[in-house]
Amino acid sequence: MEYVSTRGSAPALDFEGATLAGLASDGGLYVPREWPAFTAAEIAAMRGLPYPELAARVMAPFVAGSLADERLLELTRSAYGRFAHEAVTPLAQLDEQHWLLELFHGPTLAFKDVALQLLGLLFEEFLARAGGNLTIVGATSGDTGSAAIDAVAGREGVEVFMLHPHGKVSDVQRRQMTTVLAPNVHNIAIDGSFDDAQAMVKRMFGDGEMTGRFRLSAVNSINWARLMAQVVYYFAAALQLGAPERKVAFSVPTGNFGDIFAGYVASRMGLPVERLIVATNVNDILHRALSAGDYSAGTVTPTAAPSMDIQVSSNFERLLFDLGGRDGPAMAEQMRGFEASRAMRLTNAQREGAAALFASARVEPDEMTAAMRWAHEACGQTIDPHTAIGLHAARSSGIPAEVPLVTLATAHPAKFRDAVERATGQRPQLPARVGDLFAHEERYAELPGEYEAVRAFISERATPSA
Ligand SMILES: Cc1ncc(COP(=O)(O)O)c(C=O)c1O
Ligand SMILES: N[C@@H](CCOP(=O)(O)O)C(=O)O
Repeated sequence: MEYVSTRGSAPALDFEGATLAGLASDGGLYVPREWPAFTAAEIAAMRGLPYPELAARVMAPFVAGSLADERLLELTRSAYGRFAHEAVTPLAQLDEQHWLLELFHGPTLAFKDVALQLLGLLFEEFLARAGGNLTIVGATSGDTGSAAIDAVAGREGVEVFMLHPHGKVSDVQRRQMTTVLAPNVHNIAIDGSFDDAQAMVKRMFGDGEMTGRFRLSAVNSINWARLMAQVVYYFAAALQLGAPERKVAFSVPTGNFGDIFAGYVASRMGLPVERLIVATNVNDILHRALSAGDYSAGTVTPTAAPSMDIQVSSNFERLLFDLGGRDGPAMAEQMRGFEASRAMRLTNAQREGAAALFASARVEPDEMTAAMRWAHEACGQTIDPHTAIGLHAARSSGIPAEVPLVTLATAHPAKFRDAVERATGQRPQLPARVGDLFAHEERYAELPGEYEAVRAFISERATPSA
């Protein structure tokens, strides 16, 4: 499989190259040159497979040429062996139509583990072939950080520099990152928002002096391998609910557009998806883009669903590229306009293409709270604020009752104990597997939200690539 940049001028790479590169050198994002597709019979044959086997089956076309099928299966078995539920991503039924897809049974209690446990192993595999060191630079609004740190802490040849917005993640999220004292882990709290952190990360990939000295890579969903692993649980859920004979709809609490883009990929691969609902909080750029064609970034408003406090959704570029006829130079031009003015209009082709599969909703704080309360009181399920945003959007979507509607439960409620307690009156307990976060020392640097400061911090500490 070959990967091309959404902006058309970076060299095409194989899976190994795209994974190690993270971001394309022209500032674009790597996508497969074409979407592999399964027939209905091939999808039906996946029913009942254990998760690691399903994962290897779904991902095989994406890694072709870089990993043999047997090796991929060894890696998925190892990655998902650390999950606390045998099904890895089990479904829980709420009522006749609504289901939760529980994505928080990994080591750090959010959906990020599903991809990052695998990505850590892929880095190790490919680095053993390529030699040298890898410098991972990432941005987190709370969950990617801890999942990435868990996946690479202590690994030989890999260092991680993780930027989070100071004071804008939950205390559990912060401690999950900052209590990891492995020497290859560097946490940086910056003055600013997740968007500021993400912009700095992207800028570093275009900084010739940094890329000349260090082999930079990404753990955010700008790295294709992240999304590839997330495609699998759409198959897992739909197969349990009757696919390929029956269509399934998904509601996805959305920020950087990675998780829902994985659903789009699943549908391009032949999974019968009725609709993908993009559920945002008040940071609603994606809802405005999909409902009115207006992709314009405002300032980020902090909310009780902090992991979705994002205004610039990196993976939206992948969708626009695909829907706009895969025209790299045109995409580069559209993104240049956005980067200059922080605003752009979707083209008609992009709007119409998106409307065929996507719906969207902006969910207000009181609606989020009501959804947490409903799940708790009517269904006996404690859900986190992000999941509640997805659930509210699902329940108000108007999707016909005969279509199963799956809300992605993206985080464990204990990561956001205060918000959950306010809504339900009950304080969720952290599962024993995360240990006593509050008994451990924290280590992190505080830096101003300035590229030069972050760049200097990293270049003083990172190990050059050769
Ligand atoms: C708990 C949680 N829910 C939802 C999201 C949004 O996912 P995405 O950024 O892939 O749209 C995130 C962050 O990515 C998250 O951490
Ligand atoms: N919500 C994320 C931020 C976006 O991350 P991505 O790695 O999925 O691009 C977080 O919790 O860090």
